[in-house]
Amino acid sequence: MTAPELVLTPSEMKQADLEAMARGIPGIELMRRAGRAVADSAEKLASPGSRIAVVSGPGQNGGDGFVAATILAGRGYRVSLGLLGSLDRLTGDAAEAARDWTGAVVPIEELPLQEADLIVDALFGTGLSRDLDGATRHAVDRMNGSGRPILAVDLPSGIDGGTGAVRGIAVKAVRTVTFAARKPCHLLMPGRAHAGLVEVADIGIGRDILAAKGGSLFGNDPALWLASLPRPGLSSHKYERGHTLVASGGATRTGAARLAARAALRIGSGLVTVASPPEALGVNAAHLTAIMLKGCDGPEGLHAILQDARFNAVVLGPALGVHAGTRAMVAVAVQARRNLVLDADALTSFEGLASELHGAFRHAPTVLTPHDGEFARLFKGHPDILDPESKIERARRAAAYSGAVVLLKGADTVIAAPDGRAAINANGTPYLATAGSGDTLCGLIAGLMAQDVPAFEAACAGAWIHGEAGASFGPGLISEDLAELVPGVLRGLLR
Ligand SMILES: NC(=O)C1=CN([C@@H]2O[C@H](COP(=O)(O)OP(=O)(O)OC[C@H]3O[C@@H](n4cnc5c(N)ncnc54)[C@H](OP(=O)(O)O)[C@@H]3O)[C@@H](O)[C@H]2O)[C@@H](O)CC1
Ligand SMILES: Nc1ncnc2c1ncn2[C@@H]1O[C@H](COP(=O)(O)OP(=O)(O)O)[C@@H](O)[C@H]1O
Ligand SMILES: [K+]
Repeated sequence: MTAPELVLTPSEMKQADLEAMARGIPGIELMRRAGRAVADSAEKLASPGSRIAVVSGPGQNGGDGFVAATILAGRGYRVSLGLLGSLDRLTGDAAEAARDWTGAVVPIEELPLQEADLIVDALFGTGLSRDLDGATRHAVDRMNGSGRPILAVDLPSGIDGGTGAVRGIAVKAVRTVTFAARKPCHLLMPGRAHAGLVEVADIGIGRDILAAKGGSLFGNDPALWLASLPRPGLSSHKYERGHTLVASGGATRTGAARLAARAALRIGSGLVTVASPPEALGVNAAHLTAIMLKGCDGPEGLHAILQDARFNAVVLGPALGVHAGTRAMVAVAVQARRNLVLDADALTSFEGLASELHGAFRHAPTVLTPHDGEFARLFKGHPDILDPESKIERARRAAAYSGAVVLLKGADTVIAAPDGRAAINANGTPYLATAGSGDTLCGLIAGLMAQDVPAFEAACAGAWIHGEAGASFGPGLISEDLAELVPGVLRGLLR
């Protein structure tokens, strides 16, 4: 079985580089391997003998550019090289790499970018320390404005390696070659959109080193949770596959709960029940078949239902209403110590009241699934949670604060556990941005938790399966389609 993908922050990657050097691979050798990988990738984008312009910066990323330029010139490409700053200011391995380059070095503003068939962007990598302005801004503006394809070295210059943010301006690449492991910026937006196709080149830094220096951040893929996915045994009966309870909103707000319920059923929860306010029982009954229905009048009703221990996973939030009654239902579910997924109105009902949730979810597996707006409302008044530039850090802090797994939605969904583990999900599709898509996601997660999948793995698997289902459908997707696409995704996973 393949191991989960390790994603390293720029500072962790630096530690890994240093460790590899300490274990005997000279820095210049790492740089030569990196530069060779860039040259190999450039060959896929530029036909033999064509013109390649390499834009090198003042640090070690620029050094990779010099290595690639030297190799590509040796392979018969017509390579021109522009440098930001002067040759005599280069240090370390970059200075050594520059010595191997026998061609001309021109100031970057003199590089004939328009005439290039390919531009190699080796301006800045993981060492970017401030916003681009003046000459650096101008250089990126010219690269992007050239209309020529750009191959980024390590990451598109101007993108913050740790957060994926654009620092003033950033290169828009068609392809990026990074080294040893992806960095957060390759998965987080907008960095992911700037990077194009990302290729990870092995430069000889072993997984043991990457795991020792990183190890808590992952790309969300099946390797992270496939072993936890439930597979019913020959003699399984439905009660062994869990019973998910989804609370419905009032008579005109019932669809969201049914979407979540359907998703829970499709992902394998043995039974699923919609807990409906009395006035909405008729509407819900008219729409449900395999899913069961129970009257549930507010928090007292929920309390009564949860006396039956077989209801082992609860979804609260979709269209439930923003009010004290919803908060009281959350309190009932927390007290009952069930697997719990809180979304939408269950989060917004705590607007500005996050302190009521401090440590609240430590005692039972809980997943919170806010989008950015819900997250901002929930943690209003908590700058320590809201202010970090990194989405990973925001999710981690919210998880540590609440004791729940926090799944912070978006095109770059981040899932963080209270113990510090985090994963970035990047397999979705913009077609998932459709009403009710989030309701389906929380049903998937709850349905997995009902089958005893631990909260972090359930959230990661739910997000990935949701993304995969959406991507498999594409244009025209509506949220009713999503649950029906789940079996196809599961077949691929469980084969
Ligand atoms: N052996 C190794 O370690 C390996 C490293 N590898 C490669 O090294 C890269 C990391 O190298 P790095 O740490 O030198 O950082 P890098 O991205 O080149 O930039 C730093 C330079 O930019 C400058 N600078 C920063 N921001 C700026 C701004 N806004 N505007 C203007 N200047 C700015 C900054 O100046 P300073 O902040 O010091 O004033 C400094 O001079 C990594 O991405 C990978 O490609 C691979 O070869 C594998 C082996
Ligand atoms: N551009 C996008 N790319 C990938 N996934 C997306 C994108 N936009 C939204 N999504 C996903 O779609 C879902 C939308 O959820 P949410 O905002 O709660 O919608 P709703 O409230 O209508 O159910 C989330 O899982 C989110 O990650
Ligand atoms: K770069």
